[in-house]
Amino acid sequence: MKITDLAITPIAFADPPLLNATGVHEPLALRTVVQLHVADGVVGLGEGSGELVVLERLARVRPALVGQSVFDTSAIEAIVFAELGNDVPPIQKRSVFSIIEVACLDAQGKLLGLPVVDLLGGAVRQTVTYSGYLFYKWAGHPGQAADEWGEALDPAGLVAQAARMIDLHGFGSLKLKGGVFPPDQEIAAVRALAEAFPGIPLRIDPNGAWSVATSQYVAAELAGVLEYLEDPTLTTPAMAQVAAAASMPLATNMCVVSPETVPEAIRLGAVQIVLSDHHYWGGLRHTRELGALCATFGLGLSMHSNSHLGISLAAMTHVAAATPNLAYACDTHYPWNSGDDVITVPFEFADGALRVPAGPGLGVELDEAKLFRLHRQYVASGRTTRADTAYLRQVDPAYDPSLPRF
Ligand SMILES: O=C([O-])C(=O)C[C@H](O)[C@@H](O)C(=O)[O-]
Ligand SMILES: [Mg+2]
Repeated sequence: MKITDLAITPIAFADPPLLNATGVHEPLALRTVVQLHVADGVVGLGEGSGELVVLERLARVRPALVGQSVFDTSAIEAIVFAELGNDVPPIQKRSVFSIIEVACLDAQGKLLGLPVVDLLGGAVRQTVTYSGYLFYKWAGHPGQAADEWGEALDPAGLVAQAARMIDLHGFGSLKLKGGVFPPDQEIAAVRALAEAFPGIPLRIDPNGAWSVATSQYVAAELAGVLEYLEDPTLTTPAMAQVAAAASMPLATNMCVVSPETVPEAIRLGAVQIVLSDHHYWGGLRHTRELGALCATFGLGLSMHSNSHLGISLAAMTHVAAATPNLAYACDTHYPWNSGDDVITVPFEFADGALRVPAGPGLGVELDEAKLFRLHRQYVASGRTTRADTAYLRQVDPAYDPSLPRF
């Protein structure tokens, strides 16, 4: 079953003004959708970063994919690595390969009449649990009316946002994107969430915005309140210093990001939970291997997300269903998309979870009209990269995103 072509389509979809440690989300989030054509009219779908550099790299490997067997993902991985050459770091090669690997697995499943989860070893669970991802946010983008979520710049605003998330999607755990306001304000917000939603596991992730001393202070203040503390500070040695004093587990999607970064983290005892992400770890099979690695070393496993649409969510759900030790509710930005998607039937969470799509393949169908509309939106935007800092500086020219901020 030979690959005959790879169509690469950049898209842009509406995104609310979500604040983080480096700025604020722009009105449009960028993604790339690929359609991997194989013989007999079968098309595999993949989704990943919409950064221009990723589009260019996909285009660079495209000619070498033609003629390869869609079942030979090991050869395809080697081709991607060879075509991108030594000037592209392995982690960036993996993010290109991940988009293609998911498309290969989707096509394989369609050819075999099997869901992707079966190609990953089979489902160890039929539903995958997600957490409600809370953000500090402005009421609306500058110059625009308030969106349906409204403003969340203090504990009361976040509690209202969490209530809406839970009401709409039934989430049973919550993560707050921190690193935005001085730590005492964020501690107060977590405490307010704990009080408003007793028993619901809580996480906070300031994306390395805190110094070691600040991280240790927050860890002490939130002892007994957090399920885990995610990336309080940058670098593995600094995380190890925090971990040594913290009562709760430390989680990361910033210091353990590739096989190369695992040994130091284990040697130093820097993290207790790794947030997998197939977009960075080189696809679904390598993500499952990461699960095995974590099990070997007694590390917990959770899942990271960035702004994404339904093809990615389907892939995340298949791999999560096939990974035995993925014991934590996974992150997802999907509820922030206001229904924008490229698949015919957008996902709906029930009790904060998704059933594993029945397949074949990923079990989602591309809506060509929606893809075209979001591609037109991408072209019209003139955007080619994510620029949270520059966008915030349009409102606050003095904004300094240097980390640690606090
Ligand atoms: O867990 C994380 O680090 C993220 O979700 C990274 C994202 O880029 C998040 O900070 C965002 O969407 O602003
Ligand atoms: Mg994180």
